[in-house]
Amino acid sequence: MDLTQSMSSLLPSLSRPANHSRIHYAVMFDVGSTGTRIHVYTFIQSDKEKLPILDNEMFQSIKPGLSAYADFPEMAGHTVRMLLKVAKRSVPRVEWKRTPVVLRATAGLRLLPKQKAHALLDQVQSVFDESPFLVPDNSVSIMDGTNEGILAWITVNFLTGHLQTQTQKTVGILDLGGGSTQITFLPKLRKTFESVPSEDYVVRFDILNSTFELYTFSYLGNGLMAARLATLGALGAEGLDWQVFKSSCLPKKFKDEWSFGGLTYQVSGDPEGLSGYKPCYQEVVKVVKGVIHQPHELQDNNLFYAFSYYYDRAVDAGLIDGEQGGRLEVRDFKKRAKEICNKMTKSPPSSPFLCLDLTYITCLLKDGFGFKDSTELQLTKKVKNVEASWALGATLKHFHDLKIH
Ligand SMILES: Nc1ccn([C@@H]2O[C@H](COP(=O)(O)OP(=O)(O)O)[C@@H](O)[C@H]2O)c(=O)n1
Repeated sequence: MDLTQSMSSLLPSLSRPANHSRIHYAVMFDVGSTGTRIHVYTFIQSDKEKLPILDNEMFQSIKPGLSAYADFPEMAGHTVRMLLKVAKRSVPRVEWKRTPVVLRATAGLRLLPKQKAHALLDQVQSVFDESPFLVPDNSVSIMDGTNEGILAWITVNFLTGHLQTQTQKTVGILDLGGGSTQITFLPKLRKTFESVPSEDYVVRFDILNSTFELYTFSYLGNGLMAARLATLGALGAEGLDWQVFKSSCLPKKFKDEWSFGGLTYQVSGDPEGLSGYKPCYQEVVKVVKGVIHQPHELQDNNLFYAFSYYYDRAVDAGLIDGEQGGRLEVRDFKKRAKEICNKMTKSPPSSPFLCLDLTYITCLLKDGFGFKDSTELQLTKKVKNVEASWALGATLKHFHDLKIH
């Protein structure tokens, strides 16, 4: 198992907050397709009518995700028990019994057969029930994709300060997970709502005294790892023992095993066939075309914060700094994808999948969502030292019962 940890403080830690304000803690687990993460938040609430101030986030993650243990559910309990130690270290003992622990699973568990997913969640529930923390009703569940997009939007707009003003000026979010991908933004034009394929793309929610009507969608199967599988033609395939899945997006001489969601696949380049950006694009476009809806308005109206694998791959490709993040144009992904794919036989990239991943990201942004080459994206891992993820939004929702409808 891989383990990473970080501690961040937004404000100098307040051991004695100002009069009438109260410190409270919350623990949120993110069970993703590629890893399990714990976020321990410290909030200061001075005014019930306002959103709390986030004082601090403690974050730790473990790989692989719980879906890798689909046939060994007790490992799910073990993973969560290990991560709960972080909560015990971060929350003062006297606060344990009023500190809620909540776990939400995303695409990894959505993609598993129901029975296997529930066996994993049952194990987690037992670990929670034995823990000294407050276990609210519905503390362990699979979150639906719509909430995933909305809650990440809440996180980023809370951290950038947009939710605390009443201006309705906000930023959009693009989240590329392993199993699913989300887009969420606040449209300015009615036409954007009128031209959605179904009601599922429009969500209204109330927060304090504001109501937001958002365009949002989560595409299950269009996360980066699921897209690799689909490109290789390995999605739902039988005969994994003997089949080798080939792609022109992989270096010609490359051959290896690759695991995702508890299954292992043999994958390789195509030694006799083509390789490079163009044939690769033709393969990945099939994963996107006719699947992703293009919102009526995207162009230049909204600044989008892009995170998760958008960020990780931009770092791997040398497009942004691993600590700072930065602004990129959509065309920067395309340019780098071409460079890496077209020379991968002579100079293999750091990861054999880098050509496929960058080509998919380019294709998703352009042919999928319909962004222009010149659209700028804010590549972000953390905002003010806090993870850009749906987890903070989900925690705020827990305390404030934000109405999402
Ligand atoms: N707090 C987090 C959560 C996920 N991630 C990144 O998100 C990507 C995968 O997300 P995931 O495993 O949750 O995927 P889904 O199950 O949501 O599709 C990886 O690049 C993770 O490193 C992150 O950077 N920070």
